[in-house]
Parts: sequence; C-alpha cells; structure tokens
Amino acid sequence: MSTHAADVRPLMSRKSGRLQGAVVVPGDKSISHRALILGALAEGRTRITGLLEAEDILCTARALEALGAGVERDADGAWTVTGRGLGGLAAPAGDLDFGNSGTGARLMMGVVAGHPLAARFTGDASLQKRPMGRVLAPLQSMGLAIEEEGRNTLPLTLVGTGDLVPISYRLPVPSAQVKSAVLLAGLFASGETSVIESEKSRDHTEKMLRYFGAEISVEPFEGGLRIALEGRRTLQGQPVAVPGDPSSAAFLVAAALITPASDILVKNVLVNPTRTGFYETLAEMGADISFENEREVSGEPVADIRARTSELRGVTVPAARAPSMIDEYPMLAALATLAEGETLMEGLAELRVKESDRLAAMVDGLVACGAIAHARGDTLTVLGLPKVRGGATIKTHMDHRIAMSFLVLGLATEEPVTVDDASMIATSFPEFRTLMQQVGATLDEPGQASNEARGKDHE
Ligand SMILES: O=C(O)C1=C[C@@H](OP(=O)(O)O)[C@@H](O)[C@H](O)C1
Ligand SMILES: C=C(OP(=O)(O)O)C(=O)O
Repeated sequence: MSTHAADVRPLMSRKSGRLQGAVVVPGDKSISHRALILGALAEGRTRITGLLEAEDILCTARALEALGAGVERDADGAWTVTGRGLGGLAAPAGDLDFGNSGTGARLMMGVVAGHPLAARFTGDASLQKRPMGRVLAPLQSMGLAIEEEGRNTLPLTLVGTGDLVPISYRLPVPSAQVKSAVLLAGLFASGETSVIESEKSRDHTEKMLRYFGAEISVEPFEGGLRIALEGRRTLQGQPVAVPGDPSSAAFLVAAALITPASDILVKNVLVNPTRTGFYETLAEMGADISFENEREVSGEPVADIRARTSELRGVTVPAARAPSMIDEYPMLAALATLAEGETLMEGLAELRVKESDRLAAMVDGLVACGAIAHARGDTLTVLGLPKVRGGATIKTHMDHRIAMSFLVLGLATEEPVTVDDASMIATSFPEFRTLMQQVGATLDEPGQASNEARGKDHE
C-alpha cells in the first residue's frame, strides 16, 4: 500500500513579475519508458543519455530489473540497459510496483504477456483506480491470462506465455499506451500483429522499434493508420539520446505567457508533431511563441521553444487535436481563464481516466479560484476574465499535472494559489520548482511566505 499520505507537501505560488532565462527541461517521459523497455528486450547494451529521472521512469527501471534486465546509472549520468534478448526476462521475486504511472504499467503488460511467467502488477492509490481493461482485452486475445478473472484494475497477477498469437486490433480509444502494449506483445508472437488507430497518437514506440531493428510498417488506412509489426525479430541495443519533454516545457512556456515582460527559452524540446498540439493551440490563441534551432536528435525532431508575454484570445480546440496535447489540457484550461473570450475544448473523455478525473479537477479548482469554467459531457468551456482572483487551496487528487497547472496559474492571479500536495510532481518533473524559481517565479511552502512577510514587517 502506498505511504503517500505521510508525504503530502503543500506548495504556493504568488503573483510574479518578469520571468526570464534559458532552461533545459528533463527528458521526455514517453521516450524514457520506451528506451528502458526496448533496451531490456534487445540483445546487447543500450546506453541512454538524458533519461528522465522521475518516479514514473524509476518504477519502470525497477520493474525491468526485477525481471532480470541490467539497468544501471553510470557515473556520467547516462543509463546502461543490458538486454536479455526477446523472451529472455525471468519471473520477478516480488510485485512490480508502477507507482503513479499508467504508461509504465500498461506498456509492461505487453512485455510480460510474451514471457512464460507470472507477475503481480500494482501501483499507488491513483493508479489502482485507472482502467486496465483497455490493454488487458487485446492482450488476453493474444494469450495473456489474468489470475483475478473479471477484474480490470490493479493489483493484478498476469500470466504470460511463450506462445502469444498475433492479432489485428482496432483501438477503441485513442491511446498510445494501448497501441504500444499490443505492439510490444506483438514482438513475441509469430507472424504479423497490427494496430489500427483512427487518430494518430504519439508514435515513439513505432519509431524506436524501427530504430532497434524491428520490422514495422505504418500505412494510411480508412482515414487513419495501420501499424503492422512482424513478430520474433531480434532487436539490437542502440544508443538513445532522450530530448526534453514538451509536456514539462508547457508549464514554463505557459508561465512566460501570463507574467509581465517575460521571455523564456526552453532548450532541446521534443517537437514531434504527435506531441505539439498545445503549441499549435497557443499560436492560434495569439501567443508569442516560436520554435528555434530546429534539428533532429535520435530520429526525433527537436527545437528550442521561445515564449514571451502575450495577450491571449479564446479558441475552439477540436477533438481531433486531443491525442497530440492530451496531457496539456489542464495547463491550457488554466491559461484560458486569462484569455479574452471563450475557450472550448472538445473530445476530452480520456481526461476522466488519467491520474485523476482531470475534467472535474480543473473545473473545481478553477471555480475555486474565481474563474468561470464548466464541463458538459466531454467538452470543457472556460470563459476568460481580465483578472482571476486565486486565493484558493486546490485539491490535486494525486495528479502532478493538476498541481503544476495551478501553480503556474497562481503566478498571475490576484491572490496566491496553494496546491494541497506538490509531492506528485516528482513523478514526471522533479525539477519543476527549481526551474520555475530559476526563471524568477515565486513558489514557496505556504508557511514560508508568511514567515518571510512577517520578517519584513519587523525590519
Ligand atoms: O504512451 C505514452 O507514453 C503516453 C500516452 C498518453 O496516455 P494514453 O495512451 O492513455 O492516451 C499520455 O497521457 C501519457 O502521459 C503518456
Ligand atoms: C497521463 C499521464 O501519465 P501516465 O498515464 O503514464 O500515468 C501524464 O503524465 O499526464
């Protein structure tokens, strides 16, 4: 059971002046999970530079180690994974604990499915509420067995097999995690496994599989895409340089837009088009942002993102854009409170099954801050105001993105914004507070700010 309740740490942000500077955000979370996993399934060694050293990723690293892969942090900060080859992982001695990470748990289900071993998957209180049926259903049709039959949430004991059968699977939900779990399982099945998606979701698994030597094709299919993988092909360990996470960069960019006279450069950010919906939306809202120094790193497009203070206007964000900015809606919703007019965000059903129900958490928190927001079905509407009051303590529900989004909003509200627990930020972006402070943002523990103020009164 998680000991999370004991570590709860509130954090407060206050109206900030000019933010400026150049920062480097930590490595992309999605690519980091995949580099560790493919490294473990490959022959030979995979050296990873820029790996995100956050809780979600460390959980995946520990799970792979428990399954027999070699995972080590080198003295220079790079990580080396010693692969066991396809099908070479072994039964773990204890539970595989994925903490707060949906990606880690779901991708690793595809890996365990292809090995003749049993593993008990578990996670924290948030992860234990999240739906796993979306991954278990296709994996079961390939041959995975579940000890707790009929159960779709963790903890679960999964029993894999050396005899997976390939499937052709049409994604019922737009999810890169489901797509990736099926493709990873497909590595172990003899013949072609294919996944059909109607909206293109992040494609890091496909790209990295190809890079490690898998036989994989991606073709247009009935208005969407069909990804086909030939099973039982050896993967070869490769060097991987992980670029900065655009989902983490989003918080710094957003902070620059809503604080006066700000100018921030976030360097070395992944700008794969399956991940840049937030930046596209910001441009439509009139934000002063630009991609500079565009280049390619390990087969992924990378750029430095510059953001300056901007007058934003409300826009309609179409449902088709949701997969490419799925984790950025909390931040966008917070920004929309300060844009002129209405922002309508459509097609957000998936937000209800993230680390928290993000639609509900955003509406509740925004309304508590004096903003105007409501959710109807899978649409979120926010009406911008010239000023937002703030002055609330936000319930973050063990959700890192809710915590970071409200801390950014608090830099521009009239009164400070407190989040009830900032500890979950460590799951994806442990350097958040340091980097925000480095560019000039005012973030402190709630008691700390009032002590400082009191100290000043006596000076
Ligand atoms: O594949 C991935 O790395 C991810 C996919 C997305 O989840 P879904 O697959 O549930 O959309 C995203 O929200 C998550 O942060 C990372
Ligand atoms: C949804 C997220 O991650 P995961 O699904 O891996 O928990 C996220 O980081 O916003």
